[in-house]
Amino acid sequence: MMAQSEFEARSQAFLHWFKAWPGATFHPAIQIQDLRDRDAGRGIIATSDIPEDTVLFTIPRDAIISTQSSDLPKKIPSIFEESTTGLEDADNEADEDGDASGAPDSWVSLILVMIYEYLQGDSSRWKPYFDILPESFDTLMFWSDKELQDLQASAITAKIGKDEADNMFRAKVLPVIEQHASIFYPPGSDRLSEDLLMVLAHRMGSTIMAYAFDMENDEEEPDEENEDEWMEDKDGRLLMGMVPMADILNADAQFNAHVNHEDKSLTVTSLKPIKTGEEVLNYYGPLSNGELLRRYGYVTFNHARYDVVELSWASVLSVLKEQLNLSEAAWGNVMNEIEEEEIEDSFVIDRDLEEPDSKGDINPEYELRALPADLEEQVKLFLNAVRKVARDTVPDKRKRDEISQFAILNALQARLKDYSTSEAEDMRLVPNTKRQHMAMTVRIGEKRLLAEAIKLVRANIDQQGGQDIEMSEPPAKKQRSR
Ligand SMILES: C[S@@+](CC[C@H](N)C(=O)[O-])C[C@H]1O[C@@H](n2cnc3c(N)ncnc32)[C@H](O)[C@@H]1O
Repeated sequence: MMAQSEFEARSQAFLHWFKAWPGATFHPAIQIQDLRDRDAGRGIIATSDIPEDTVLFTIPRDAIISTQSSDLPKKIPSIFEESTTGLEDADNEADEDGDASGAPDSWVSLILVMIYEYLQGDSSRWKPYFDILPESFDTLMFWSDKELQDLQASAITAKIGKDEADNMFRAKVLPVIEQHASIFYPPGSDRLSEDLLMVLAHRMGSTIMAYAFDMENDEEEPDEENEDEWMEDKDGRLLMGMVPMADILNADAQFNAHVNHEDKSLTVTSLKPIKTGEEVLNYYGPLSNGELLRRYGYVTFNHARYDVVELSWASVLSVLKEQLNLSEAAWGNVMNEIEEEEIEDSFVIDRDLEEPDSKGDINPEYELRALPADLEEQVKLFLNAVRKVARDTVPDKRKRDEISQFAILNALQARLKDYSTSEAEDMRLVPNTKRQHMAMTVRIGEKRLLAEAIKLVRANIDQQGGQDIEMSEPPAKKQRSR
């Protein structure tokens, strides 16, 4: 870990550099602080009470690193222009998931720009900013297989995309650097080996994932519908930018500050009074702890409310098969009744909570209130098909709903068993490392959500008991029409 004196010196040099940008402001009641004792890197703390709606700092747009501000696109315009680049992707959209596998060009462009500016060293306009950007990450991309095992059955492990990122860097980043080496490397500097370039591409990719902002378009009068419209370059690529100072703010699901995109600058304002000693916090969105860990490398207590669990249709089918106990032939006939395009492969269970209010506050109460409607629909659709093949198995609506709820219950219980420890066992374990602790937070949150789902289905089953509603004629025609 960097010595505190060096860490502080870099923060001060950065602050000094930041304030020197024409148009930059920095409120005297805030300070950049070393929060490494609570594993939060740098952050911004109030040094005296701040009222609501105070502009905490202003970032002139010129200070933002993007394809618009960096010299790289001016030096090799062909790479950044449509049709000659080979960089553009069929799916020319900013990748909200930050999933490098889709490799949209706004990502590749910003990675190239970041690598270029980084390699310029002292002659980059952003050198003091690079000096405070991270060199290592706790995002899942950098976890060993053994560390990932602590996430147990979390679906987040399937979303890391390391191989896709490697392939994307090899296909779209390294060749550009190689072909334009005299531009990327300042005179007299050493060329990096392929391995080191890959490390650098990962570092910049991960920095962008955890730090960059999607730039909003406020240059023209926003009409009502497109108030939050993203900014695009002349070729229609969405613009992402590295926004110094705005990205020193840490974030949580309960927050107190907001970044506003204005014409010539971005401002950060307080959403409510902030007391002396409190941290100024931004908001990254309603992300589960698994997703927070994947993109940003941390978890928080407040984000557990947004946890998600995926339930596969295959698992529901497998419990249905056992429950219904049809002959193989009948089962085959049922499967033939189902049109594959109508089938969802997996269902996302989440609490579907309201967004935080305009002051960044969240309702402390949260509990799963409903199962995914599409899951219940699909089980019903399936059971209607069963009724066609084996009417006795699903004689009426009451029975159909009962089978449906038991199938969902069994599938949820099986899903819980995919995790190698129970929540109670987890609670007795003492993590040895920060990563173990974060992995435990993710898997415990998911197990709690599954437990809530199970409780909900049990309540449904209890409620159904005693109902006796005749099932209407098989709505197969209606269901299958498109
Ligand atoms: C935009 S940066 C914020 C500044 C960062 N702390 C730094 O020192 O550069 C995002 C990163 O900050 C950290 N971070 C943000 N919010 C956090 C929080 N509530 N607790 C711990 N770490 C946090 C994570 O490492 C995340 O990837």
